[in-house]
Amino acid sequence: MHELRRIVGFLGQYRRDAVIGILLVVIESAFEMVIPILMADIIDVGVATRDVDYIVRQGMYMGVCAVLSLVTGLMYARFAARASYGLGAHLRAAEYERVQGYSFTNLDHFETSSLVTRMTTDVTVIQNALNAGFRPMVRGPVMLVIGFALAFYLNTELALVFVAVAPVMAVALVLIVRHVGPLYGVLQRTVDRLNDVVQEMLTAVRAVKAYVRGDYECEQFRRVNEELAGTSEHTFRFAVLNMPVLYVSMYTVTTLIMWFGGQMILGDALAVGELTGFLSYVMQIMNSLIMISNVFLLLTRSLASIHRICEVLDEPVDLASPEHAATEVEDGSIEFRDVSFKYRADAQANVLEHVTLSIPAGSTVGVLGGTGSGKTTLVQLIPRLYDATEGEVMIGGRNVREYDVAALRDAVAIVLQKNVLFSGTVRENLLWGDAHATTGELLEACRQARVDEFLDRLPGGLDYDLGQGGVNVSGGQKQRLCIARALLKRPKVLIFDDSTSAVDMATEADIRSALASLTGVTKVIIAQRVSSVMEADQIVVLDDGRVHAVGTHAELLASDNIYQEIYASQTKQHGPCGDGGAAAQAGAVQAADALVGSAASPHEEATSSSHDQLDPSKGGER
Ligand SMILES: Nc1ncnc2c1ncn2[C@@H]1O[C@H](COP(=O)(O)OP(=O)(O)OP(=O)(O)O)[C@@H](O)[C@H]1O
Repeated sequence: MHELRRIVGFLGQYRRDAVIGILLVVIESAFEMVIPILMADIIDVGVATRDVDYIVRQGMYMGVCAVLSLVTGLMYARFAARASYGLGAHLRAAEYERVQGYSFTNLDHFETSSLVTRMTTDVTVIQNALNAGFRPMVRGPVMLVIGFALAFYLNTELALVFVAVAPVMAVALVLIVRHVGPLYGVLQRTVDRLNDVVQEMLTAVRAVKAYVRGDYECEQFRRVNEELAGTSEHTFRFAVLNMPVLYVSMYTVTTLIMWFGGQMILGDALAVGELTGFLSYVMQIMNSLIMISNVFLLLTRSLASIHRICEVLDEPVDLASPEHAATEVEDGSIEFRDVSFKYRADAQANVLEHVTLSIPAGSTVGVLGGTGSGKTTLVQLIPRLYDATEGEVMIGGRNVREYDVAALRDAVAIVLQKNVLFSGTVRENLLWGDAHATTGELLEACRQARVDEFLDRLPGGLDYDLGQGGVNVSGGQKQRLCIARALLKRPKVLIFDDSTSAVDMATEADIRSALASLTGVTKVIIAQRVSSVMEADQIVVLDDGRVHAVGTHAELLASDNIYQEIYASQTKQHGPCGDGGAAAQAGAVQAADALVGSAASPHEEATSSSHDQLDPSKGGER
């Protein structure tokens, strides 16, 4: 009930339409309910006394009531539509806005497809329930109350028949609603799963085709589609049971009233017109009960959807700007003070364990480590995509929690591992970095990110349409566009999460040298290739969520076994580089010297044939 009230609160300016709609239905029902009284009068007075004038006059009143009932009914439809579709629009907007404010942790709680269903199908269920159910929702109770009152007014004894049958109907209805209610929740969750399969197939349609997995995907879809059909059938099979129950009750009541009424007419205790009028009320009361039971079922389904929408709206956003937040990030210095992190409070182990790091403003830091060692997690704490579970992350000498979130993220540009471009032109995508950037500034960022290499070949250049999600450019080109977009933010901290993995080594070297010229910007570079970070001021080696070592390329090559292993594997210098592998270590140091020497000229380094074999698996633009 609390959730229902909450949703009604979203009517906003459409509350007026809803109130007018309710009033119109009340008026419509009242006019309609007067008709049987006039009819009884015509039979018992007009026909009995053969008073034609009386019959015509009462007939005209009946006509006026019917017309007024029709007009108010038509007017009602307009207001009800406005209120229900207005409510739908408000609910969708509220959910959308709420999701915009979600942190990454919040987003981890919901499947994307489930959020889509909650913003579309669930809202539509509520919207339709209001539009279709508005009239019976008001009309049902109004007609029931007026019908009962007038039936008692016409004949109290006959009206008692209702009192006897009503509890049977009420119990049957409650049983049906109680059984069907939870089934609607199951139904919506099955819709979630169907959307999930469809969404996954559509977003990964190229992979599906490449792996010839069409049949498998069809089978997946068939399974969930049949599940949805089965759940719907099961749910609605019970939902429609209310109709036979109500019709059986209705005919039982009618038969009983005809029986008792007939007896009363024979005993001169009731007039024929009274019985006719009474039977009209019986029909109206029964119709109103059918309406109410349908409303109950609609409401039961809506309650399941309302609950799902409230879950989205009530998801506590765990990451917000504090009061009196700092809006200026002093400089790009970064510090991790004994930081531990886990994605879920109930997770057993931390993903990051007691990380302590100090990164001076304007320096370049490389982050290396095996798959799943926590590299991405570490950098996501800097722009507060997640909050540290323990310890403090500092930027510009302040805890990141003290900043206004938008100001912090403006100062920290992150090029995520999964590069995302949006539908639109190259220019529109780049303007995400700086909405006011001039064409000159856009072209300069393109030059730094080496987008200029292929921009001229794109028809229309900056105005080339990238297609949905940037389908019209290659993986490496996409990465470069994302880098250009990040550079346009002119950030104090620039984070690359494996952002040049699909770029060829020569281009990557060009990008690195362009980045080197960005003075005052702290650069944090996660990379798979040692060559991507070997010129960094310091390199952090992560192992299983812990800082295993920190140092320059030469220092680590001389002293850190993991770094030596990574390095050796990428230069094909395999050997026992473990803890005491002195010979291998010496070999590695020799190789390091060669690399450090060539690192003075990154372009040369990257284009020389010896370095082309650094990482054969990742050397080409994909
Ligand atoms: N959103 C998430 N929810 C729960 N666990 C996660 C989430 N993201 C990552 N993890 C887990 O955290 C650990 C560290 O992941 P992370 O992505 O930081 O590693 P990584 O070093 O960047 O790996 P890679 O080099 O493969 O990108 C992994 O065990 C991963 O399964």
